[in-house]
Amino acid sequence: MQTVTLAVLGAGAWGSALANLAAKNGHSVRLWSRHQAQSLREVVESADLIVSAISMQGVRAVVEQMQSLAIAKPAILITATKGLDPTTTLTPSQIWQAAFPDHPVVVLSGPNLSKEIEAGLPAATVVASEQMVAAEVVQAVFSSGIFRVYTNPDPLGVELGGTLKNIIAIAVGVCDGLQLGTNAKAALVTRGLTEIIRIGTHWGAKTETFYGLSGLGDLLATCNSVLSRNYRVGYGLAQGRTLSEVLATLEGTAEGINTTQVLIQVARQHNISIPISHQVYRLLEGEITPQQATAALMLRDTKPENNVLRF
Ligand SMILES: NC(=O)C1=CN([C@@H]2O[C@H](COP(=O)(O)OP(=O)(O)OC[C@H]3O[C@@H](n4cnc5c(N)ncnc54)[C@H](OP(=O)(O)O)[C@@H]3O)[C@@H](O)[C@H]2O)C=CC1
Ligand SMILES: O=C(CO)COP(=O)(O)O
Repeated sequence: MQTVTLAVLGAGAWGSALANLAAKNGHSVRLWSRHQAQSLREVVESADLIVSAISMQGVRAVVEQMQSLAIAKPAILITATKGLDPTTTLTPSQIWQAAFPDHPVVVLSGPNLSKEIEAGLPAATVVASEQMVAAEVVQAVFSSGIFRVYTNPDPLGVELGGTLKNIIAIAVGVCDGLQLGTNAKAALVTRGLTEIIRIGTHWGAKTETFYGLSGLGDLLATCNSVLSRNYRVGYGLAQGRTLSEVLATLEGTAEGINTTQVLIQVARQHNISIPISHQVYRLLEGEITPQQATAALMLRDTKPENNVLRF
């Protein structure tokens, strides 16, 4: 394809990896961090694509800064953040779309541990949008021999798959940290997926999306790798460390901590059963030990294996 100009916002682990993928494909890439001399205005000026890889806590601030700039042409906005806004419970793409109603918004999410991608190992991802033409442009920009990009018409499902799996990754980190075995881990991932589908479909996403790369795929990646910060949070808690102690040595952002808080609010408001996320919440709040969380899950009322319905 012809080369384009990208502005990548957020020079953290994921922003840098995405910038490198696009640059290797011959595109002109400008990477923005709030600590650098080049202004946001200069970086986004005349960009064809603007990629946000800002962690959730900074999304609103960056969106507001962007609104104060006149973006001349209808650049495609791509969000790669895996989080939920604590104040409104909105997803990052919903925040971007509300702020820029005339711009196409594309969600990029999948099993994409940035260190593996930076090492040149093969990976696949999903770009999802209500505007399929925009998703196809993003697909062409990032596709390469090491990065296979699929399009998907369910941006909410793709975004929630990548976001909600972080909570299950914390739970699985606990499971591995306590050495509970492979059967327990398989149960947790499978019932975790059920929980993600239950809440995601309530939100309006499509069930089948969660069986794809951004749901099941990202669960498999983050629940099986010490490269996952969310997994490492759970693992550290299982070793008896406090959350502050774990975070003090964690490189980068573990979005699952904030996402758990937001998800619990949503589930309470709508009376949706999310037992694994609930135990992760109580553990993160310091209300229970990892052993008590395990017992609470195992000793719930017996029931049929209901994979999708609310209870
Ligand atoms: N790393 C990975 O493997 C993947 C990460 N993601 C998702 O991408 C997002 C970013 O993750 P990652 O890059 O790993 O995290 P990092 O912690 O490495 O980077 C976070 C980035 O967000 C920026 N940021 C945070 N707050 C603000 C703010 N108020 N204003 C401007 N910039 C801000 C940081 O800037 P500064 O450096 O100045 O603090 C930094 O560039 C997360 O939502 C994560 O879940 C998705 C797929 C893979
Ligand atoms: O989302 C990721 C991989 O797809 C990164 O996972 P962590 O944020 O847990 O490191």
